[in-house]
Amino acid sequence: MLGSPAFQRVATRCFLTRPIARRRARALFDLVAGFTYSQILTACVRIGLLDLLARGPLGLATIAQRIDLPLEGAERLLRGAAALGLVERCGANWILGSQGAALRGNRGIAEMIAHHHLLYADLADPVALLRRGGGGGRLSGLWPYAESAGRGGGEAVAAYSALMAASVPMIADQAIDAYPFRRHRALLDVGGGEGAFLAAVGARVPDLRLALFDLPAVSERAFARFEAAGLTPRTRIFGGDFLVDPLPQGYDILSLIRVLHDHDDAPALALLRAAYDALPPGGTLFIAEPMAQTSGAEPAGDAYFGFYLLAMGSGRPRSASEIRAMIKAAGFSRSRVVQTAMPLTASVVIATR
Ligand SMILES: CC(C)=CCC/C(C)=C/CC/C(C)=C/C=C/C(C)=C/C=C/C=C(C)/C=C/C=C(C)/C=C/C=C(C)/C=C/CC(C)(C)O
Ligand SMILES: C[S@@+](CC[C@H](N)C(=O)[O-])C[C@H]1O[C@@H](n2cnc3c(N)ncnc32)[C@H](O)[C@@H]1O
Repeated sequence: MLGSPAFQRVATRCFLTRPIARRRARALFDLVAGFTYSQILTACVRIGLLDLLARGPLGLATIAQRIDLPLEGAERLLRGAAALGLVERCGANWILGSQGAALRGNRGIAEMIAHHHLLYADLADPVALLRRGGGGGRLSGLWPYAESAGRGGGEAVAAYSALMAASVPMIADQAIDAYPFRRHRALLDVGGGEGAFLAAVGARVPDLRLALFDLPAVSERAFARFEAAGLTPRTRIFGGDFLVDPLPQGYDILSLIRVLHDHDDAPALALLRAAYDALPPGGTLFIAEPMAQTSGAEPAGDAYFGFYLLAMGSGRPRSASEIRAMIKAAGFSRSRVVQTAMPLTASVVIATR
């Protein structure tokens, strides 16, 4: 019925159903045209338009000169960006729009946008990507651990580690608000990257001992961060491969922040078993990542992360209940979901050994 042109005609004409028909048409149009919106956003970030307008209102000619575009190109971009709420016209000038201001409030979003050209290239032929089972493209080159057995040395991990460190504040604050880490003595962050999450926890929970486990080339990058944050005396850094090496013991809480969804089911389950083995009885496993089927954030899970991880070459977004079932299979006695303030970026599941 919804697809019938006759029904659509009637629904569009009748004053009672017209608002619904318009809303539905707009939502469908956004689905059809979303990639052009994303590319306008990419242009704004790459060219520095939002940073420029954050400093104050400017006229078209000045903007065009500062972002090095011809007058017509600058106007086309400004008008497109205004239609998306990124900028706004204010008399004869242009200012930051509400979405542009929200975006600038969070450096991680701009960093994500800046690396999306890799995903965009891989998604140019989504059917081919699905047929070959994912990976093998530009994005998988950024994440050497997803497809390559060697997992990459210093240079290979630098780009993704910096990207993760820039975007982890979006998740860290919510994770720390959602759970009283002060209850614990010692936290081991598994797949902890350059230590940005631990540094954030360390700043909020003064007496907690902190430890990081990641691939050797990644974990080395954490020394400088801990030193700069004055955290060296209460931190330890372990280099290793969590799919091969046992995890260090002596920690009453282990965290997996944006780690589980990177891995296919068999290695993900092996990782949960390794966490179980490393924890003492009564110990806690803390999992934070964007999850599938999260109410109000459905497209972020199975659409965005579903296809992101497909292009990356391993893993899949899982729902909280799928994660809880895996946790149970790994031996944990109980688990629960904890609400976060922004489930779009991360949900939390906590398990007890
Ligand atoms: C003043 C009056 C009258 C009213 C105020 C109205 C009001 C309440 C306005 C709200 C203003 C406000 C607080 C806005 C806040 C906006 C926020 C917080 C927006 C946040 C957006 C977050 C986004 C878009 C996050 C995007 C994240 C992405 C794309 C993350 C990608 C992550 C990747 C690719 C991770 C990869 C890791 C891997 C490989 C999968 O493991
Ligand atoms: C998506 S990043 C998340 C980093 C950090 N937890 C965060 O949220 O910013 C996944 C992390 O897992 C690490 N990792 C992947 N495979 C690994 C393995 N087999 N052994 C140890 N660490 C691994 C990566 O090096 C990377 O730092």
